[in-house]
Parts: sequence; C-alpha cells; structure tokens
Amino acid sequence: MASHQHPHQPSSPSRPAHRRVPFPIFEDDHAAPFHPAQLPSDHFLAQRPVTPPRPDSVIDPVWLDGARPDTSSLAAADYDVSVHTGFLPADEPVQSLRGLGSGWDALEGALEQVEREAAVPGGAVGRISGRWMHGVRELPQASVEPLTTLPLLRRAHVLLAHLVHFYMHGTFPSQSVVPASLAVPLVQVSDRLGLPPILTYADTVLWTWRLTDKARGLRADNVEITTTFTQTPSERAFFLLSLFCELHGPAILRLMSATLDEVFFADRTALGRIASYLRSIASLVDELTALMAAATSSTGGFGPGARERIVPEVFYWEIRPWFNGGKWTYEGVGPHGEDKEMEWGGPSAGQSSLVHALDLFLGVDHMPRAAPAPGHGHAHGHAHGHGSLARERKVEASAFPGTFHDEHDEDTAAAVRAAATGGPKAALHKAPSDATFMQRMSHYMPSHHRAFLSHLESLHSPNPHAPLAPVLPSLRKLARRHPHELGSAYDGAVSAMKRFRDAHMRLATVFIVQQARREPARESVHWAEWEAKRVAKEQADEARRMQGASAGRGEADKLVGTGGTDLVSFLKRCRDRTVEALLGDDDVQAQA
Ligand code: HEM
Repeated sequence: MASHQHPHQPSSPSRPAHRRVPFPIFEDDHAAPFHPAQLPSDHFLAQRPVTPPRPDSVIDPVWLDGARPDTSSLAAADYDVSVHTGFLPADEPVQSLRGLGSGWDALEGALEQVEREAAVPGGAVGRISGRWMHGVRELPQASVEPLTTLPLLRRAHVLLAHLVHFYMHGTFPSQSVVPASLAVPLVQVSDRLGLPPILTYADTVLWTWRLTDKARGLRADNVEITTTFTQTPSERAFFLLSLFCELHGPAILRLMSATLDEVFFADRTALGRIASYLRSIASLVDELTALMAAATSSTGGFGPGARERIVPEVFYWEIRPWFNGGKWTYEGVGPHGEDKEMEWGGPSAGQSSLVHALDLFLGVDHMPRAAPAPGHGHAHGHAHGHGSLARERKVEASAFPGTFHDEHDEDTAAAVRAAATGGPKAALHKAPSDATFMQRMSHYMPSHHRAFLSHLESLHSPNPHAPLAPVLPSLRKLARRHPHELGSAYDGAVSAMKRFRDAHMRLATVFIVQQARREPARESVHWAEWEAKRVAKEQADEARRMQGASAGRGEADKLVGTGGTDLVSFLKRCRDRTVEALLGDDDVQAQA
C-alpha cells in the first residue's frame, strides 16, 4: 500500500545508531535499525515488561499464538503501530469473514440484513424487527478457532460489536441481555485483542475502512467507511472526521520519535532540531483543529473538497443512540457457561491513542490535583496557573498511572487506583476525574496500543530493571531547563493542543449540547421520553420558583457524553489541564 505522505516530516540528517532513543516506532531510512534484542536486558534502553491492565471481561487467558503482536521487543510492528499509517492498520482491514465457516458466514449475513433494515429515514433505533432479533438469538455459536491472525480477529470484533449494538438498541427501551450467540464469541475475541466486549473507537474508526482505489493507498481522498448503523452520509462523515485525524498520526509520531532521539543528547544542535520538530508538531495539531473547526463552520463541510458533513440533529437523534453502552448481562460467558453482568461505555474518540500519545509526549497531566487552599492562589501566583514546581513534581510522580493520588480526594484516589489496576468496574465507571477517564479510555484501546503508550510513558521513569541507568528527561523538563532554546517552541506545541481542545469543545456543543435542548422528531422513539423529561423539568422549575429560587439546570439535566461523563465540565477540565502544561513567560524567565 502506498504511504500517506505528509509535508511535515522530520528532516534530521542521519544519526549514528548508538544515538537512537527507544521510541518504539520508525527506523528511519538513514539510520541503522535499533534492535533492543541486541541490548543486555538490564540496559536502560531495554524494554521493561508491560502488563497492560486486562479488561475483567477476560474469561479465557489463552491468547492465540501468532494472533497477538509480540511486545518483547521495540520494533514498531510489535505495537501494531505502522510507519505509514500510525495507529491505523498498515493494510486495508479484512472486510468480511464470509467463507470462513464455523458460524461466521451466518453472522455476516445477519449484519447485512440488519444494515438494510436499519437504513430508513428518521433512523431505526428501537425499530428493528422481532424476526431479526429472534433470528440472532437462534444463531449457532461461532467458533474462534479459525481466527488465527490479527486482521481476522479485528473483523470479528467489528462484526460482533456492531451486531451487539444493533441488537441491544433494536428495541425501545433497549435490551439488557446480550444473547449467547453474540456474547460468547465477542468475549472470546475481545479477550484475544485485549479489548472490552463492546463497540470501541477501534471498531468504528481504526478498523472500519476500505480504499476506494487500491492502487492509490491510504489518503483522505481515497478512503471509505464500511460499517455503519444508519448508512447515512452523516454517520460516515462522523467516523471520517476521526479517521482524517488519525491520518496525521504517522507524521506526528515520526516527529515525536525524532524529538526523543535528540532529547537523549540535548546538545546545541539537538535543541535546535527539537525546537523545529515541536513547531512542526504544532502545525500538524493545528491541522486537526482546522478539520474540527470546519465541521462546525457555517457550511459544516470538512475533508477533501469540504465534501463531508455531519448533520447535528441526525447525529444526535439517529446515530448516537446506537453507540450507547450499558450494564448488560452477557449470556453464557462465565467460566462454566454462566451469565455475567458487565458495564461498559460506548465508543468515544477519547479512546484515540494519538491524542493520548500527544499528551504524554508534551507532559499534559490529567491526574487529579488538590484544590488550592483558600486564600492561596497558584503556587506561582499565575493567573492561569502555569508551570508550578509543585506541579512539575506531580508530573514526575505520575509517570506511572495510579502511583500518584490526590490524598485530599479519597474517592478520586480510590477510583484512580481502581482504574490503574483494572479494579472494580463500578469504580472505573463512576470515577469523577479526567485522569481516571483518560486511564479508563486506555482500557478501550487495543492492548498493543495501550502497551505502546505505557512504553512511551515509561521512558521518563526509572527502569526497575536497570536502577543505575539514566532516565530520559521529559520534554517539559528539558524545555524548562533550556528556556531560550525550547521555551517558545514547547509552549507553541502545548498551545496548539489547547486550540485543539477549544475546537473539540465547540464540536461537543454543536453536536450534543445544543441538540439535547431541541425536540426530537414527533415520530422518533425518543420523543415520548424527551417530552416526559421536559414536563418534569417544567414542574421542578415551577416548584423552585414557588420557593423563591431561580429556575435553572438541575443535577438531572447534566449532559452525559457517550463515555458516560458530565461532558461540559469534563472537556473544560481537559482543556484547563493542557493550559497548565504551558511554561509561560514567568516560568521561562525564572529558569533562565
Ligand atoms: C462530532 C464530533 C465529536 C463529538 C460530538 C465529540 C464529543 C466528545 C465527547 C462528548 C467527549 C466526552 C467523553 C465521552 O463521554 O465520550 C469527547 C471526548 C474526547 N474526544 Fe471527542 N467528539 C468528537 C470528535 C472528536 C475527534 C475528531 C477527536 C480526535 C481524534 C476527538 C477526541 C476526543 C478526545 C481526545 C476526548 C477526551 C477528552 C480530551 O482529551 O479533551 N473527538 N468527545
């Protein structure tokens, strides 16, 4: 497949192999490949073991040999991260399991059938025929035996997760029991991929595309979304928006790799290069921002030729309800064939490894903070709370998720610990902080991408297997140490992330917040519920007025994102955390 070319490629001349840093991606064309296998196991460049937290849906700890990437070395392929496609698979995803036998043909048939049935004006949430629902329950259980490669497993996850969501939301109110015909193979396939048994970002974006023209390779004007719930242009555009962002992944990851290569030595030449890589990263992030901004512009057109458009009300009322997760009983998935209740959230671009990688790289820290004591502003007294030493210590302390907790907020701390250890699902889902949200989202990433992020994070922490080995300074630390050379370039990249989050908040406002306040179509299955809520709110407002309080948004009105968060304040906090990473003029000068 031809590569997705991007103008922002690092222009570093060849570097000697011994200067290479253990970023698990992209041997460049000039340098000798870095082979960690050549290193003694106690060398600080040697990879430390990564044991990604496994979703506790896991019932079968056996992973198929050859179906899972090998994470014992640092080559990009081991993390399923491609030189040319980033977090997207290097080759076009398998489109169908037809012909595989073992029950998969029938499942593909059921998907084709329901896709046709659901493609009706006004949407089909809650309106799938009883015949299809019954047919799904009666399907023979597919066997995972023939799924011997990653691409086959990925297609199986895409297929089963879509079928599960079609089934669960095919009636209104939705179902609560996932039938064994879907639940058992889905849990087995999820187990092998390190994913939860629910629709994820990987199923809706990373693994659900095909090339229009195979000869032209993966590029924005040559890619189509294959599996959708509604067959509407809006749904395809919604996934394409994220996919177009992912297409920037290879260039961003290359620049991150080149930067870390230079951080290792941090001489004058290196600092100059790092500054220029950071500026390129900022302009790539601005391209993501531009895509999002175009989606909320007056025409709403984005992508090649501004052809893609997401109609907000179609998105909110017809498309989004299909994504909802929930607390469901998965039939027959227990070790002895018993049923198991599990609670999982629906897909969200918060599960994109690309944004998590950028945050880790720049040192945007989503860990909870203690509230400042009354009368004590920020440690440095900055209006926006930039760059305090106390915060820097916390960034260092939080290098391994879950190791730092905010002692002033035991609930949050318990949730952080639970999230970090793959602990009780109740805690994972009720965790209030953005740190735990980000950690929780990593549980919804394919396990090798999660391992990639773990590795990226571990570069800046002592290696327990090589305690005397030096630790790579974080980029933020390096920028504070060399404010003249790096301060403005570093802040430029962080500011680009802030602009990205500003544009993202606008997306959430236009596509969710504003739509939630508008009435759904009268014939929609959501109308009765919406109307009942409206009446209840009116009554509550009236009661408050009677008591002299002003009417306003009560607890029950809080908008909840697909991942189950109080979304407006959550997104704001993510944006604020980004701003906090800025060094700011004072900080830069104080260090100079
Ligand atoms: C119409 C398009 C979009 C809407 C309506 C939307 C909405 C949301 C919502 C409601 C959340 C809160 C978390 C949740 O509960 O799921 C969220 C989180 C998030 N979304 Fe989006 N999103 C959109 C597109 C994107 C795109 C294209 C990206 C980039 C790949 C993205 C990246 C993120 C990230 C990284 C988070 C975690 C919070 C953060 O890091 O700021 N979103 N989104």
